[in-house]
Amino acid sequence: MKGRVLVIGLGLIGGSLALCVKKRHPESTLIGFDINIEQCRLGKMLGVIDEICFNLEEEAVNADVILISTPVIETEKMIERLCELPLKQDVIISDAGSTKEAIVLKARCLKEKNITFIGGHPMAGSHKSGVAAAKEILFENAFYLFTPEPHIQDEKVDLLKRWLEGTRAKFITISPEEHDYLTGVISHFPHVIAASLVHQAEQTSRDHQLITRLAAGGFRDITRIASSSPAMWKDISLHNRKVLLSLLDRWKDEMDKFSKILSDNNEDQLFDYFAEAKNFRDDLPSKEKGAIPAFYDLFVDVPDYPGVISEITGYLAKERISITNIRILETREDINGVLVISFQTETDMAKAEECIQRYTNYGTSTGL
Ligand SMILES: NC(=O)c1ccc[n+]([C@@H]2O[C@H](COP(=O)([O-])OP(=O)(O)OC[C@H]3O[C@@H](n4cnc5c(N)ncnc54)[C@H](O)[C@@H]3O)[C@@H](O)[C@H]2O)c1
Ligand SMILES: O=C(O)C(=O)C[C@]1(C(=O)O)C=C[C@@H](O)C=C1
Repeated sequence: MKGRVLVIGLGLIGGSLALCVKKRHPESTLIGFDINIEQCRLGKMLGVIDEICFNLEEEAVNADVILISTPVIETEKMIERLCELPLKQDVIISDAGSTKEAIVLKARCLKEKNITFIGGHPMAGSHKSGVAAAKEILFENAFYLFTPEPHIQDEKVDLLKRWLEGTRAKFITISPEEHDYLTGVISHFPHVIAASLVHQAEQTSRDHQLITRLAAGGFRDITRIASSSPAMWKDISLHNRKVLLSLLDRWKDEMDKFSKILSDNNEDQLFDYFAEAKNFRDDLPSKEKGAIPAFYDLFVDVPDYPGVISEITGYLAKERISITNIRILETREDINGVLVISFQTETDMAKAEECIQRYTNYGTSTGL
């Protein structure tokens, strides 16, 4: 399809959506707008967008599709700004925000002007931010939730889906209220818990420095998402405040229940507690059926000495294994650091782990 597609907020999600639209509709023109112009410059350099938008007001009125992928409170402000503009009558506006009720409510100003707004939420992502992390396969097999208001014609929703076909996501329509409740349970609340576990570990680390070295395996798995963008999660928490507060109450009850079983030394109930959770968790749709992880991270425990990164990358280069990113999680004198190496595919990550184990005695673990 031809048309001018304006992406507002050119970060991980906006950039990934731009890549998906361009792949499926090469004749379209992708234009990026971001308050951080560096994101647009980077996006242009990486081929994520065709053009940089320097003046939102001028560009928006020429757009055929507008995809807003800023943090959700910024999205509300953006909708207000768009409401003031003489937009094309047939423009389709959507967003990618993790919450829907407040955004859909805000977009009523567009309804009054007969402009189509369809709330959207691609249910896949990562703890990484920024356009440099954008990937065309990010949403493949993931659910993409739409929350059109009743007055929106089916043809408009179908048209938006055609624009977004390149995501290869599974499209589902749901009400904004149900959206916020369900994502509260399976996405927003787990992020609060992950952050709280990290806080607990950080507090303990003040008196027990060993803790950062011991925080491996399970702790890493359950707290990966605590590395996500604070700006994004601040906004999500405020938008889904009511749901989060009620989930916090339920969580406290759940912890009280566990506390009682434990203080009673009730072996059977302790076993059942973990067994029931395991059964439900094991029955969740497998990774193959759900979203493909966008990044494959290998964690390598390395001693903190100069040259250790080039040593490791040297081994990988020797075996022709390509990496997409590398960073050190924490280093302190005399304490191991953790090197995080990202790969495009699971196969590359497995090869790299095998390679590092062969050449070194450094501990490794994967983010899967
Ligand atoms: N990260 C995820 O896993 C994920 C998944 C699905 C949906 N989302 C939602 O997608 C949206 C974007 O998240 P992200 O992960 O891409 O974040 P990101 O930090 O990678 O990108 C957000 C971008 O928006 C820009 N921005 C902020 N305020 C702006 C404004 N007023 N005008 C223009 N640009 C502005 C920032 O500079 C940044 O480049 C959020 O609403 C988030 O809730 C995130
Ligand atoms: O994989 C991650 O890092 C994510 O947190 C992605 C995740 C999620 O909670 O599943 C985060 C927020 C989005 O709204 C959708 C997806």
